Amino acid sequence: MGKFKISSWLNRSPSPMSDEDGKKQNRSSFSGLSSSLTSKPKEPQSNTTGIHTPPSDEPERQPSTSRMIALAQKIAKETEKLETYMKDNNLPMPSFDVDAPADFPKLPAEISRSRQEIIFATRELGLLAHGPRESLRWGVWEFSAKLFPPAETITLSELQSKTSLDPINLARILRLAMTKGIFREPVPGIIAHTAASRVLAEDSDLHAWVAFNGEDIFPAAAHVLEALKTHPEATSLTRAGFQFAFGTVDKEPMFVTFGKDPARARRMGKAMVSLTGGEGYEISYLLDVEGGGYDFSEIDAKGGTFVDVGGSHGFVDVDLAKKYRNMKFVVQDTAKTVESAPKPICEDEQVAGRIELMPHDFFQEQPTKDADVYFFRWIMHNYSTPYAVKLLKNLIPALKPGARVIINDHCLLEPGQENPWDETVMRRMDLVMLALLNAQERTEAEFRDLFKAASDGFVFKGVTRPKGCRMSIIEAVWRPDLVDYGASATPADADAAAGATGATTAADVEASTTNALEELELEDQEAK
Ligand SMILES: C[S@@+](CC[C@H](N)C(=O)[O-])C[C@H]1O[C@@H](n2cnc3c(N)ncnc32)[C@H](O)[C@@H]1O
Repeated sequence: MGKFKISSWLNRSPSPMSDEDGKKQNRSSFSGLSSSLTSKPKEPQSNTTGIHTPPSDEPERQPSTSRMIALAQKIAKETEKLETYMKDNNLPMPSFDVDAPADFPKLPAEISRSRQEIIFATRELGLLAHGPRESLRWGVWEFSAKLFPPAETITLSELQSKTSLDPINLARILRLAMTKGIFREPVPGIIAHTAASRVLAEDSDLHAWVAFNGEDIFPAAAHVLEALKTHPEATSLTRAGFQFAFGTVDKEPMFVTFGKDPARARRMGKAMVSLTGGEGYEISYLLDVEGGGYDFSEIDAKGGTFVDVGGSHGFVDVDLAKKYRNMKFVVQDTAKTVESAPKPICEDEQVAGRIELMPHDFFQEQPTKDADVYFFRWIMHNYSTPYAVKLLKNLIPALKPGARVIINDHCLLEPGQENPWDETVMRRMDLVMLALLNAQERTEAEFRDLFKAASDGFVFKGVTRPKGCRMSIIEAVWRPDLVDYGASATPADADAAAGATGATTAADVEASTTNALEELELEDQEAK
């Protein structure tokens, strides 16, 4: 097939429509979006590099507040027109109900135009309301945002010379991105940054998040169905979509694959920084007692010990130690992670002096005995139930009565109970965990079951969530003295009795997950 010249393509008129109404409708429908996401064509000033500086008299952008209000008003006005027409003509209203019509009926041109305006104005308002970083984080696309400076423009052909893509395919990708407000084309063939593409160029952690999604998560997600069809139980770390995508089924978990490829591991690390640094995930939520954070003052008063299991470089502990001046902290992570932690961990000696970094594999028995708190942040959601139960069981030999186990993770509400954006983010994360690790986000009942499966000695205290935070605080207390085994002589007997009533028990979990536990043993051997 012969290639057509990009210039001819650029100069093509928009999609042809035969009747006059159609033409009007087409132009009018796109007007809202184009006026904000692109600016009026202006001749750029070129320099010898082919990179163009936008003309100084580029039209002033409207401040986003007035644009947002204008869009909201347009949405209200056009929605009213559409609804009035539907009501007057006794047509069914659009809804999410299962029996709602799948398509709109044929509408007169004017009403059809209103519908298009609603669609595009809503999309644009959504992009503005999310802001560039959030839109990008969750609407990931692969771009070449770093290839030219934010204040400048570049010709499509110059941009092409900086990538391995041919001009046609580069233009195709860019123009799709432009529909999401990423890059714009002020004059045909000249590409300029938008707020979103600038953030991509300037925020290397966000860039890593986008690349991690494009190159690791998307291939894994594309193989989830294959993984689920082959292994419906979806508990094994070596049988997730990730392994089917990268040819490592029954060979190694994702973290082992990444361990062999430092650049890929670094990229994931940066992606996690971007994700967990985002709005709704700040550590300040945990610290802000008035706002629903956790109050450690009782433990602080007695100089108690806080163990951060899988605590990375201990940044949570540094923040806690700054607030609570008597508590001691033990940060446990893999030997490699512990070695790479900043030294000193904090400039404030009073803080640094109370934080110990300790290499520890959390699939082994907990070595720090009699601590007051064992804390798991962003850990449990990385594991399917058999693994998560094992993590809790590994604590038991170290626990003193009254010891608190605190999990800091998403906690899923019933469908529709969350605000729609947070629900989307959490449920996406749930499926990302499935694709990469056969892991999951959990509901309160599922957290309760985890503790119950680990031991009846855990008394589940419940779930709290700081206002505005996406992460919840899930707590249980170790009270083996309160366990009532009834007529049964031992916890195992009690488990058996509970099984007879249909309750989930540790024995049930273990029996149904032999493969996952065998895998754990395999990893133990590999670690040794
Ligand atoms: C998602 S990160 C969470 C880090 C930290 N808790 C936070 O809140 O950001 C998971 C952490 O678990 C650590 N990890 C993974 N496998 C581990 C193991 N077997 N034993 C101890 N730590 C492990 C990783 O090195 C990483 O620091």
